[in-house]
Amino acid sequence: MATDISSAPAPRSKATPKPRSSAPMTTRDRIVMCAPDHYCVDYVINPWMEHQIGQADLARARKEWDALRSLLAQRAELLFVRPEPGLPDMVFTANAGLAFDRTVVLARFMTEERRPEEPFFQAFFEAQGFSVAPWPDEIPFEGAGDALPDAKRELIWCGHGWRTSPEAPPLLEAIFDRPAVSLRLVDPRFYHLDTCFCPLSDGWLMYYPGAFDAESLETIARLAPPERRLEIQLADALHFACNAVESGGRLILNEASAGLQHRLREAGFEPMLTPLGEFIKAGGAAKCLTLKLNATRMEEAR
Ligand SMILES: NC(=O)NCCC[C@H](N)C(=O)O
Repeated sequence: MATDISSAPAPRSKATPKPRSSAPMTTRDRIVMCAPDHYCVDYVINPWMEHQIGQADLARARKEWDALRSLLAQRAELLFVRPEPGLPDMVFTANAGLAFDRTVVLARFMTEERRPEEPFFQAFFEAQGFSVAPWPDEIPFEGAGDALPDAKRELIWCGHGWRTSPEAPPLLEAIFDRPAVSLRLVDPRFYHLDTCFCPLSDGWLMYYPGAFDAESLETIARLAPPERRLEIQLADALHFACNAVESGGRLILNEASAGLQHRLREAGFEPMLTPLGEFIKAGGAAKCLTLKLNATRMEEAR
C-alpha cells in the first residue's frame, strides 16, 4: 500500500500544547445517534456481554446516553435514527454503515442477532438522501466500527478478524476511491477496530497494540511516525479509552487514566470523560454510540 507519510507534520513543542479542532471552524460534525429506548443485553455476541443478560440498567443507560448526547450537541449537528423494539444494539450506530459525502455502505452484520437492524438503517440513510453502494451479501462488514477514516492520511483503516471480512477493504477502496489499510484483530475483547484504535486529527493515532497481530503493528508503524503514535495500556483499553469521539475540538470518552489524559493534553487534545458503563455491558462506549457522516468537501459538510 503506497501511502506517502513524508508529509507528516513535525511534532508540536511539548511546552505549548493547544487544543485543536477536528474540523475547520466553519463546519460542524454531523453525527447519527439512536436513543436507548429498547436497549438491553439479551444475547451474547462478544465477550463483554457474557454474564450481562438482563443486567443493564435502562434508567442509568438513558442518563449516560443523554449526557453524551448533550456534550456532542454543544458543537455538532445530531441526527437520530428511530429505535426499534427488539433490536437492543441499534444504539450502536457506529455499526450502521460507513458514509462519505452522499454515499453510504450499509452494514452487513456478521451476527444473525444484528442483521434485522439493516433495513432500518437503510431507510434512515435513504430518507437522508444518501445513495446506497452495492455490497455483496456474503461479505460481512460492520460499518464504522471496523472502518475508521483518517483525514490526514486520506485513507480508511479497516479492522478484520471478528466481525468484518478481510475482503471488505478492497471493496471500500473501490467505492470511496481512497486506500483502505487492513489491520487484523486478534483479541476477542477488541472485536471491532474502534474498540482499540482511534485515528485523531493531525495524524495522531491512539491504539492498544495488544489487539493486533505483528504484521498489523508493522503496518501502523510504517504509516505513522513514532511521534504521532499514542500507544495505550491494557487498563485504559479495557475502559474503552480508544472508543473516543473527537468532535468540536474535544475528545469525548468513557474513561482514561490520569497518565493517558496527560499524554492526550500534551498532544493537544482536550479529553472529556463521560461515564458509559451501562453500554460497556454490551461491548460499546462513546464512539460505538455515534456515527459521523464524513464530508470530504466543504459544500457537503453543511
Ligand atoms: N464497537 C462498536 O462499534 N459497537 C459496539 C457493538 C456492541 C454490540 N453488542 C455488538 O456486539 O455488536
